[in-house]
Amino acid sequence: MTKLSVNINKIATLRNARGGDRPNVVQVAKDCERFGAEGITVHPRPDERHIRYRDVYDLKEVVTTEFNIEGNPTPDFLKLVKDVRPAQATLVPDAPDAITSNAGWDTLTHKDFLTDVIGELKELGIRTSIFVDPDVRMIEGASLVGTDRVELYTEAYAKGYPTSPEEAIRSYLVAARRAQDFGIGLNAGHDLDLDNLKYLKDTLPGLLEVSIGHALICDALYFGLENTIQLYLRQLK
Ligand SMILES: CC(=O)[C@@H](O)[C@H](O)COP(=O)(O)O
Ligand SMILES: NCC(=O)COP(=O)(O)O
Repeated sequence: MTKLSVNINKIATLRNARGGDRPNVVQVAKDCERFGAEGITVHPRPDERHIRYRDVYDLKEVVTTEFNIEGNPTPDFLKLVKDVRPAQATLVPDAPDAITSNAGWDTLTHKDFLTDVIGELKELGIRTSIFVDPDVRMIEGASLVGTDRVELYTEAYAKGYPTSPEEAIRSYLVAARRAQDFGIGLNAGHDLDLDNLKYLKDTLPGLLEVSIGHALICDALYFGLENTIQLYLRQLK
């Protein structure tokens, strides 16, 4: 079964556009869960331009499904994660000025750093995942740092899917099989949507979880949040 974790960053972006507290991020997280989401994902960035650190503490009090915190493991981020102790921390090597995440880890170059951070988080009972491109060398590197899971960065898949799904998924399939060889759990995310999700889910072996934000929140403008979550869940059946 592939779990749907809803990324609510864009809800915070909308709130922050006006100041104030509309929409209320905590209420939206609770509603996502009520509507069927199997996890809530947030990706706080150092400038707090969408999810703020305060939100993460508040969310911890209400999230009853799997809470997944993504981000670059800076000292501030690590303090937050260690305080909140989510079910899962997804480490992403995003630059502070990046509009959104735009690359996976070089797990070979950053082997020692990742090993240390992952060890610290796992000691606290936090499951770890690291964001990687669909590159077998990076999966092999991931097997050396002790991570529980990898999250395959699916932007390239999403871009290539409309032209040739088979071509677009090729490297992901190889990476997924390699992760399975090592016993590393498989997550995926970035630019997944109602068109490209089912093929990914049906093709990748052992896909445990997808985290989806941007497209899902955009779809919710047309279909409503409850219907939209149901539509995404249907793609994962
Ligand atoms: C890690 C990742 O794939 C990102 O997609 C991210 O979590 C989305 O964040 P934004 O909503 O800030 O673009
Ligand atoms: N980890 C990916 C994520 O949380 C959401 O990415 P996107 O759907 O906003 O591109």
